[in-house]
Amino acid sequence: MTRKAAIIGGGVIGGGWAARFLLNGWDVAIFDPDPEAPRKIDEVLANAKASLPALSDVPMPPIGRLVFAKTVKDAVQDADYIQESVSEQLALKHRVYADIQANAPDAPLGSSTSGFKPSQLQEGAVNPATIFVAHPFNPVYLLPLAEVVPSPASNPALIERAKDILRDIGMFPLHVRKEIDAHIADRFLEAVWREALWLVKDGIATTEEIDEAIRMGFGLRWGQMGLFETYRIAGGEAGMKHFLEQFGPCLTWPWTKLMDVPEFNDELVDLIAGQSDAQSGHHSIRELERIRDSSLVGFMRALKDRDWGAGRVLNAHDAGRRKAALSGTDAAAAPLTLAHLQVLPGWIDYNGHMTESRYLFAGSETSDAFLRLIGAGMDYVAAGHSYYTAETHIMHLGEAKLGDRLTGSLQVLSADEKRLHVFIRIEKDGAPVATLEQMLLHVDMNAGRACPAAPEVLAHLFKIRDSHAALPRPPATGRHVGQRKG
Ligand SMILES: NC(=O)C1=CN([C@@H]2O[C@H](COP(=O)(O)OP(=O)(O)OC[C@H]3O[C@@H](n4cnc5c(N)ncnc54)[C@H](O)[C@@H]3O)[C@@H](O)[C@H]2O)C=CC1
Ligand SMILES: C[N+](C)(C)CC(=O)CC(=O)[O-]
Repeated sequence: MTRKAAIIGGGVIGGGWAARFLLNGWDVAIFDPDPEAPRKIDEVLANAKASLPALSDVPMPPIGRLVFAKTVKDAVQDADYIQESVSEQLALKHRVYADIQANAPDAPLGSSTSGFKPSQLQEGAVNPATIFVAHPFNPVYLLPLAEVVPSPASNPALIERAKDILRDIGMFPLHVRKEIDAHIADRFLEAVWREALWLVKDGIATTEEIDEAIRMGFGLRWGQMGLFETYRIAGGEAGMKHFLEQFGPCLTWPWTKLMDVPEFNDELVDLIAGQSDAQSGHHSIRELERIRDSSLVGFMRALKDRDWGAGRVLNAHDAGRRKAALSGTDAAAAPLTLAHLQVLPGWIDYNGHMTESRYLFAGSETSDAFLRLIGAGMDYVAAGHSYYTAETHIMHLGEAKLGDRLTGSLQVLSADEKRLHVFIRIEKDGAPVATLEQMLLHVDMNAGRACPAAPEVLAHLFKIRDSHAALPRPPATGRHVGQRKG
């Protein structure tokens, strides 16, 4: 059953929420009085479509339906979840809540606010118990964190429901137990931001030098281990205690200006904006977003391989989807779209096209994703069983060039206890790039011979095989090299 999210305020953050809900199969209604909002949201959605699926190893649900509502009332009607993302002004947020709750008083109402406390948001509301903070991070469609902050007036059961909804769209709801201005994460960001403003104002560093100081060093550490775990390691064998003994005294030294904020005047704004233009002005914002997104995808995929940090959230989300895909019959009633790839510089040959070995690679990524789907992933291999590819027939049907996004879908042609015969389509924007017909054999890796797959793997496999039996057999099935078509 499709569920509906209402997004009130469709700017940078509202657009990100809309994209995340839509790509996770939710219908979305947006209300934003800005006539430019639909254009901006379309652009955010295009970036999200080009990056979020690359983090998933299981089929994404069909994209939800997007509607631009003319009124708040139209947007929130029948909504299972409402996310407010209007500008950071308390009076505006209060006005918007009055309008929302006049029409949908009982739905969970999360606010993207970066700094207001939930008790401030709830002031004067018809139903304060449904209002809470769900503070995301930009880009909302990629980064999993949402700080969920209730107040003592919030309804605990509704907060748990909201956290489940956030998990359903692949997020990591961090429950902030005590409300505080700017929650948890923004307090760090503010500290770093204020320090940086001083460094620029005092002529110690430029905007570019500060960015290098972050991204070449501790920024990489923070992304995978946070602060305390990182410093524990920095204490050497003696751990955190030694770290504290060594660096504790620095707390009284002039290592920060934290409480002392420079005057935010035109001079400081011009200084920072000018340096930032010189540093990055040759890229459009959309270009920078794409660079950021593809870096985040690469970084998060590395974390996913290690089942660590944000990568663990992605794996848990995949596991939930895999279960849903196997329990529903609909998911298996069509070729399964299982792989999302982008043609990288190292894949290009002397003809300027994707080199031929990468066509096989794209097929392998698709069949590997299928094996994970039916429960024959890395844990299964570690226990001594696997599928080996016995034969592949590749047809090269179209060109793929640098940066092209490819999808791999798989149809089961036949399967028994030991054999698995599949047909894989590699496509670019819906047009064929290659097909691969493969025969795989299930093997006992220790004995080095074919054997029946485990019953739970076969149960999943046969369910999909039986459903795929209704699909037309691809005309290229059984072709050999040089054979005439038709
Ligand atoms: N930009 C960021 O990095 C982050 C912002 N946030 C929070 O998200 C919220 C939105 O911020 P942004 O998206 O950055 O701002 P934005 O300025 O990009 O978007 C705000 C949108 O609200 C719309 N709006 C204004 N009045 C409205 C009304 N009465 N009804 C519906 N829409 C209305 C505006 O037309 C605009 O499109 C703020 O509370 C902010 O603190 C949270 C995380 C990160
Ligand atoms: C600058 N900011 C306070 C709006 C930042 C956030 O709220 C979170 C983010 O995405 O950096």
